[in-house]
Amino acid sequence: MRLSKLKDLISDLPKGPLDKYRIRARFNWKLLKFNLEGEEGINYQNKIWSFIKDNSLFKENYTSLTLDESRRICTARIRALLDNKIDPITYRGWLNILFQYDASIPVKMSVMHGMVPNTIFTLGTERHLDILYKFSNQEYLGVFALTEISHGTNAKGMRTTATYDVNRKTFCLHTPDFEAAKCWVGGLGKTATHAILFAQLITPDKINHGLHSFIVPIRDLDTHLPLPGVIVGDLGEKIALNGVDNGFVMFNNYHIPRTYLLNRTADVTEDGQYVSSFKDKNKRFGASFGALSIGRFNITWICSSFLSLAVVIALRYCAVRKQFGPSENEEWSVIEYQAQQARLFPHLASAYAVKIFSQKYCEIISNFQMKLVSGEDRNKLHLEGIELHALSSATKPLCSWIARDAIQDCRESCGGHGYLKMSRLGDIRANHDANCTYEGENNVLIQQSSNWLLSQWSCLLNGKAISSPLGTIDFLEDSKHILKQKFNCRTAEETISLENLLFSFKWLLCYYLEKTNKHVQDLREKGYTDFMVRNDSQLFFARTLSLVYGEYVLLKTFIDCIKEPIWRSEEYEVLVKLCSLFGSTTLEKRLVDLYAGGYASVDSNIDDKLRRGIIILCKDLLEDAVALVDVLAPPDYIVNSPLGMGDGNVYKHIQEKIFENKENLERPTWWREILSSKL
Ligand SMILES: Cc1cc2nc3c(=O)[nH]c(=O)nc-3n(C[C@H](O)[C@H](O)[C@H](O)COP(=O)(O)OP(=O)(O)OC[C@H]3O[C@@H](n4cnc5c(N)ncnc54)[C@H](O)[C@@H]3O)c2cc1C
Repeated sequence: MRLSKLKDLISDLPKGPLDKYRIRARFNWKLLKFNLEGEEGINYQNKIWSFIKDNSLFKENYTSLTLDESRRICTARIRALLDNKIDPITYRGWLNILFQYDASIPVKMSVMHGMVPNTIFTLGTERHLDILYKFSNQEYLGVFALTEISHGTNAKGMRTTATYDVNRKTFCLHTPDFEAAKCWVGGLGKTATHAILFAQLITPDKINHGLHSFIVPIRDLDTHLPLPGVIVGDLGEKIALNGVDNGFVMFNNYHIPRTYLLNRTADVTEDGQYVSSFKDKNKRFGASFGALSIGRFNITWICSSFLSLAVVIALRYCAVRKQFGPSENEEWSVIEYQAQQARLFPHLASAYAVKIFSQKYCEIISNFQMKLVSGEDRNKLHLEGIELHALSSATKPLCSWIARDAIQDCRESCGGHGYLKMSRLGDIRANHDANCTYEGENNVLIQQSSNWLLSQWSCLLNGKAISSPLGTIDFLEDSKHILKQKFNCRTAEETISLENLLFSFKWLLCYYLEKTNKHVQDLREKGYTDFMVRNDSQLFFARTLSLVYGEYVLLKTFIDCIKEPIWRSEEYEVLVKLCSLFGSTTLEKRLVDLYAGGYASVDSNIDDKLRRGIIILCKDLLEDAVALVDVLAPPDYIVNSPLGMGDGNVYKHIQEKIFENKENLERPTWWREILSSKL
């Protein structure tokens, strides 16, 4: 890549107090950004950011608007983006950078204009092409309706029914009571014309075939009023994301055509026979699960967007903010302090780890979907789908918790000013919050991952091959050998080497599989039912197992990315340090297991070596930290936080913001009440 081309593609940063650190960086931040995001990715970002900058609809700050106005503006902004061909299908994961500007837009947009057409494309057939076209050109506005009032995570408990009526050749949708109302549906409250609805499919022989998805008209296309037999409404104000109208819907014996069933994997014939292209019901779920994992991998990218923005704001602020110093005349930037480095640099490393992971796996899942549609070997796809499901079930919770904790630390590391609304850290925290709950509640979702891992482990114990078409656990074939190994690094440097860190995570995963499996067997021998075995093996066993699996894959993906031959030595070296810091700080939280499981002997001093390694890495990364957040930072008009602007003129920007709002300088209209209360 020629440097002149880089200059055109990536704008220079404004000069200011942050230059003090920028000149100390030992790598070229533009080159790192280019290799990390690729030319296509950077072009996508430039297009989105310049569209927002130039479009008057995006100038208005609507934080103080009414609920109704927030929703209207969010909808208008989505339309403006779509009219300019900025859509989730073309931009794929890159659309998630919009979370850094206004999170409501991509939440609503990715459901209506990404997830819905995608689901029809993946789970529907040729018969749905006409309808798909209408969704694609926005004639129809679709939403995704799975959750019910009394059941969210437990999909099997859902009670909305779709009963086939042979005489009318229709499915009759019915909601038995309010507890079975579909709810939380993003975009349904005020906007949607149609829903992709999940309901229990019942054939005339009264057999319930489980949850299936249907395209369901909700509102009249001319009047926008609910269709007869449909009760639809809004859930009201939420903690955040209030541009999105989350709604509910109920059906009263409401009929839709038979062909509105999305029938790629199963269908009902005109005379009411249930037919499935999968003989084994579980395999039908395997393929569908894989397809639905796209949402969860996408969330890891959303986490990366929020996490990056929080780290940009906090690190730029802390590089400028000064307190105390070694002498009367010398004040230090707070980033110089060891404690502050240890709070922020591991989050910087995580921001890179999550970014690299989400970019890679969003591409893998897109390819998987293409294979599903092109009708590749179903059996192979079933296994790949299951692995994708297991991986996304571990990494969506892991990445959303990493981001949650990082955002909070970023907020605190900015002291009092971090608590100002204008810092944006509070909004980032509230907007990110929902990632821990939607697309599978973290604590429940994570169980899917351990179930799969344990099933693979039991294959191994029974002499059968494990199934890992994506290779995330193929090393388990070697588990006997791995479990016999002992920690034997002599120095801190050796301990934090990528090779040692990756091996430690392999060992931990084998250890947790062996330990959890043994616990499960013990419970079984005591006569526990499968349900109780699962329940009583979560804490300190299965849950940790899933997290360790996610941590291992994140680290492995980071290492694989660094190993690619695209890096110059300068960028390679700083990435190795970041990756090592991510691995070391993640492993440090698992020291107890390394000792308890016998990998590290009491006199191995692994704790001391690892912790000294972390301190070395943090001290070293001080030189590069500001340039490393420059790689992650969107333009200033998107960062939009006086604490995190590119020039680092923190106090000037805070002053501007305070004085910009005339109300801040006015006497309150209720000033007399102050005097009369004699405060
Ligand atoms: C902003 C937002 C947007 C959303 N958008 C949509 C949408 O567009 N379409 C849609 O269909 N849904 C949507 N949802 C709903 C969302 O998917 C569900 O809220 C989510 O799946 C969790 O389900 P629940 O609310 O029923 O939680 P519950 O399952 O009731 O969980 C409650 C608590 O119980 C715990 N728990 C439950 N089961 C177990 C168990 N077996 N073991 C241990 N703990 C357990 C959970 O961890 C959780 O802490 C949205 C939600 C939010 C917040």
